[in-house]
Amino acid sequence: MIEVTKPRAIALGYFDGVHLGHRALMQRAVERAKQIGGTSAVFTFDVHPDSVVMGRQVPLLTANAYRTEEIKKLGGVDEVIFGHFDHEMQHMDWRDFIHKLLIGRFNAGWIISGRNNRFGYKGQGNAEGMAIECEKAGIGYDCIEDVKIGGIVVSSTYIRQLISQGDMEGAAKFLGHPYTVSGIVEHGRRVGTSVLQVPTVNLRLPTEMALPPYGVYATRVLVDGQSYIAATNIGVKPTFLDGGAPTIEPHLLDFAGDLYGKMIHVELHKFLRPEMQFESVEALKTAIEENVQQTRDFFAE
Ligand SMILES: Cc1cc2nc3c(=O)[nH]c(=O)nc-3n(C[C@H](O)[C@H](O)[C@H](O)COP(=O)(O)O)c2cc1C
Ligand SMILES: Nc1ncnc2c1ncn2[C@@H]1O[C@H](COP(=O)(O)OP(=O)(O)OP(=O)(O)O)[C@@H](O)[C@H]1O
Repeated sequence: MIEVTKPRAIALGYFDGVHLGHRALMQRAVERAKQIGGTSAVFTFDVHPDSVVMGRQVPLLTANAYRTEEIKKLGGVDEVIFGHFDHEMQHMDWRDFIHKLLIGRFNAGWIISGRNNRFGYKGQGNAEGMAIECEKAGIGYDCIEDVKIGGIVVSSTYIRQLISQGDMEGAAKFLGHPYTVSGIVEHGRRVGTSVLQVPTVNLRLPTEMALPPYGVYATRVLVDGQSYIAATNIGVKPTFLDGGAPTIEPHLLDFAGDLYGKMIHVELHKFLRPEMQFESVEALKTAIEENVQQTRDFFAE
């Protein structure tokens, strides 16, 4: 239970993917919360500001349904606050954002943001302005310097690019964890079990998420506190179907049983090959057997 009277140490940003830069901010928020005898929080928005401001959908690294859970789990903060990003929020003066919203409404006792963070109408608020206003209000402020890997600044935008190229190892390096797609297992058409004799669990890809290239991946599936390696196809199964929504279909290597209706998390570790339209079911089966071996080899290393 969080006491509302306590001051909050609040980290600012969208936190999509919860990458290593985000974690540096949240770690500081946790430290500052202890120091001020308060609680740690992230202030984010319910929709990505770019999707409202620029009118284009941003493919997300964290599905909406799991944002709170992911941010809390990876960042260790007590609370995730979702501001509603609407016309009013978009037009809020940056000083009002600090004084009225963060301090007035959410009792900020310390604010933490990155060097490149912009906020308020037309992104007119920045780290320098934040430092001045926090000092005036008598609260603390930390500007976190850019976290970089190999000279490249860690950012959600850069990680989205890596994922769109199928570079799952690169994405994991910048995220600090494997790119993961989660969902509830649905029924497939049962071709996997009957014709192919390769049982798979079917997940629909959340439409808001960043889509890696259609193809086969070496993956790890987490379910009911257990972890299984799996060869996973992402795509539209062109050998069997014409079009349709893409699915993600893990074939768990050392598991027999029914996962229908369960929540599973699929960690995408390595792109193995593009999805293809095979001449025959036999040819597809041979390719899958090779992918199974590649998956075993990958995780044995
Ligand atoms: C490791 C793996 C690789 C696959 N590769 C392909 C592929 O390249 N092309 C394709 O059409 N389907 C591919 N599939 C998907 C199968 O076609 C799919 O599992 C089958 O159609 C069963 O669908 P169902 O679960 O809806 O019954 C692959 C499946 C697995 C597990
Ligand atoms: N590499 C980083 N090092 C330190 N702080 C960062 C880093 N990346 C982002 N931040 C900060 O973390 C907070 C969350 O930022 P946000 O989620 O908007 O990040 P982003 O990854 O830079 O996103 P985008 O790529 O869409 O700009 C912001 O205050 C931002 O300045």
